[in-house]
Amino acid sequence: MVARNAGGSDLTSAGEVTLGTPLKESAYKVLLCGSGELGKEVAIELQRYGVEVIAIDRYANAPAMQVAHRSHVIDMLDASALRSIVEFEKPDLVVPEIEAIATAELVALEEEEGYTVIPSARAVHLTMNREGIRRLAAEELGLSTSPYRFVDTKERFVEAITAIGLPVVVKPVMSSSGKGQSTITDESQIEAAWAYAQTGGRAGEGRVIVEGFVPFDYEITLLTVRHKGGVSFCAPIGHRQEDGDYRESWQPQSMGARALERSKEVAMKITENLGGYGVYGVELFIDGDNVYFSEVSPRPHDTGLVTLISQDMSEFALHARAILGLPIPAIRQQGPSASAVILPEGESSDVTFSGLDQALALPDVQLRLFGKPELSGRRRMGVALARGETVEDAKEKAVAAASSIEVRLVSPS
Ligand SMILES: Nc1ncnc2c1ncn2[C@@H]1O[C@H](COP(=O)(O)OP(=O)(O)OP(=O)(O)O)[C@@H](O)[C@H]1O
Ligand SMILES: NCC(=O)N[C@@H]1O[C@H](COP(=O)([O-])[O-])[C@@H](O)[C@H]1O
Ligand SMILES: [Mg+2]
Repeated sequence: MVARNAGGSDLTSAGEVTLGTPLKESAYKVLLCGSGELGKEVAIELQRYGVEVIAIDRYANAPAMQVAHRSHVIDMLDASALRSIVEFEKPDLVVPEIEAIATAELVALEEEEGYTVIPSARAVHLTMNREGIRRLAAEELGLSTSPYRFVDTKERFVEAITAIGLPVVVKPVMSSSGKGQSTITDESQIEAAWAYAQTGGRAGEGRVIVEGFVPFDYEITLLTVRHKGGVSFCAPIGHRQEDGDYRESWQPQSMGARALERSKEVAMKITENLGGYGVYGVELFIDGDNVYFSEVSPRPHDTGLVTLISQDMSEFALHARAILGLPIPAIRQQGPSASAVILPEGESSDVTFSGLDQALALPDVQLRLFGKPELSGRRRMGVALARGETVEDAKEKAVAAASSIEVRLVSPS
């Protein structure tokens, strides 16, 4: 019998790690719940340690499935389907990579059956729903946030907007990458914002958060790694969002000493409460020296794709090390770097990418094409990465590389 070294929530445990051989009796198995571009990089990093990776998602041939040992297509919001897969695969670790999962079932699997969910079932359950994490951060931990209200009906929605005052940001409680999100600056937009929040989320109609608009100077993601040896922070990542979805990110974001110190305090407070091992992406709005908590991902963050070029260990490599219980003695930032998304729009079940020669002609530029099998509407299909003399220079290179990629729709879906 092989000694297991599941991530667990005890940051001080000092057990030796033993890993097995994939597809053998000794295999150390990870079940990845969600198989997008972030999961693909996590899967690759786990494979480097000979971990057996099983990927699941709502559709076939998702990016991480293409590099996993095997995969299953299931509705991850269906509790019994999720339980069946976990019980069938019996993974050492269950690693969620998207919000839209039956997380209450993960809590039951962890509490009753002893499975280890990364970073912890409670963290995943609280963060999959904006209400859980917002109430914890603002009402229990006393962190500064935007003013907010949760509503279920159109009537309460209008009341909330009146109470908070325009402008407001509206989001379904379960959504990500800006899906179902809009900003209302004028009363005439109320109707459309409600309709979009009801149809645009990742889990259908339902509850909505109305947030007061925070007029921040800039926003950051503070990647916070909880691992066997303690807590490590990556250099702050700045980013630009459009329609609630990130377009460019860069590292390091220059910050005043006080704002950075406060950001670390906020990140420490929230991640300490959520516990477990792994990378957290703490999203913060910075206004002078004031730091507002926005939300936190209990997993690598999309804006952290920049770390594929900016650090010796990317956020995905750090996640793999942390969840396997391996040491992270130092994280080396390698200089001004940026990422820019490749975000085409259209309807097709087969797309091609050209312009790669031009994109990669400059030194210190890299590309990732995710291999998503379908384009429907606007979808992130790849990312350009660059290092430069300055952050501005890196950003320009990344944006230029991303815009030289031409996406052609081979066949309509
Ligand atoms: N209250 C707010 N005030 C000002 N800007 C906001 C507010 N809420 C959201 N935003 C803007 O919208 C962006 C996306 O919001 P948020 O992170 O909540 O959405 P999301 O769907 O969870 O996105 P992701 O999954 O990419 O993190 C923020 O990064 C910020 O730029
Ligand atoms: N902001 C969260 C985020 O970036 N999540 C990433 O996007 C994928 C879904 O993409 P899709 O909507 O194109 O299927 C998720 O699986 C995850 O990798
Ligand atoms: Mg966000």
